Amino acid sequence: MQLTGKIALVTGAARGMGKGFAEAILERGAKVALLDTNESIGQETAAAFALKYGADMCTFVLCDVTDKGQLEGAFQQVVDRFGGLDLVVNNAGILNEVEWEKCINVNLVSVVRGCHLGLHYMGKQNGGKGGLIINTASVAGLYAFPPPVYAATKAGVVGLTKSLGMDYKFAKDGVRVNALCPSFTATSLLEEFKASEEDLRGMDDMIERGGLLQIPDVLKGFVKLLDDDDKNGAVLEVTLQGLKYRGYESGPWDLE
Ligand SMILES: NC(=O)C1=CN([C@@H]2O[C@H](COP(=O)(O)OP(=O)(O)OC[C@H]3O[C@@H](n4cnc5c(N)ncnc54)[C@H](O)[C@@H]3O)[C@@H](O)[C@H]2O)C=CC1
Ligand SMILES: CCCCCC(=O)/C=C/C=C\C=C\C=C\[C@@H](O)[C@@H](O)CCCC(=O)O
Repeated sequence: MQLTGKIALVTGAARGMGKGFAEAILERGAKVALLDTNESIGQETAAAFALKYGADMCTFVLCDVTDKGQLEGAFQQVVDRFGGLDLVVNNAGILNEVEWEKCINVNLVSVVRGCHLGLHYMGKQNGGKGGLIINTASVAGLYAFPPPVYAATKAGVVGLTKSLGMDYKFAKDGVRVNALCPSFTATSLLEEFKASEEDLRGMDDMIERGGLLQIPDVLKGFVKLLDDDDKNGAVLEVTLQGLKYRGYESGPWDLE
């Protein structure tokens, strides 16, 4: 996607991957709204971006993505302020197997809503110009991963993305929908998750074998999804072995 002059919205953008995604978008000349529940860090991040890229290029919107009204209001606020919407990054996520319903609400329910809102504002059938939605899933949605509810939410995001990315839907709405599936990445998520001791040991073993990504590694995958204009319903894995689009497995129901 040619981002110069475009308008983007990133959830969970105060820190971590979302902050990196927002900066990658700013570097390409688009305006970005940072949505996050963490007001202090979010305002700090937005101020730093405004200093670097221009005060009119970035804004922070306090938003708990699990609150339907707040998320709808945030999208409307961004469209009112910047005059449109071209790119939505549904990135906010937590790993919390204790408050597992909250994990489902943040990681899956809010991503469904974020996709619906993106389609509402960008969809050609609604008078929009078309656009791009990138959902942050995880390799936890593709392979066996110890925390079960977190894994289920990420598998849900992968399924949601593949469905919304079907050709006949793009023909109607002109919005491409793709998923980014990073492996373990050194962010605050690793420090703040709540999982059982046995799941923690399982993850430790996996990190020992599979290694730990740094945010710049994940940004390579994000930028690839920004640049690959022919991809829709695509799932891009990011591991220390590099970037890999998941195979397009076909079934008896697929067109030749
Ligand atoms: N760190 C890792 O190993 C991996 C993370 N992911 C996914 O990447 C995404 C970003 O996570 P990280 O950058 O690692 O974590 P992070 O904890 O550094 O960033 C997550 C951001 O989301 C925000 N957030 C959390 N709940 C929210 C809510 N209800 N409303 C609005 N904002 C909320 C947090 O305040 C934070 O700024 C998540 O979806 C996560 O599941 C995927 C694969 C690996
Ligand atoms: C193969 C599936 C990978 C999926 C990764 C993902 O989506 C989220 C992972 C979130 C948390 C992982 C926590 C792991 C914790 C412990 O292994 C801890 O020792 C990690 C220490 C990290 C560091 O040294 O900074």
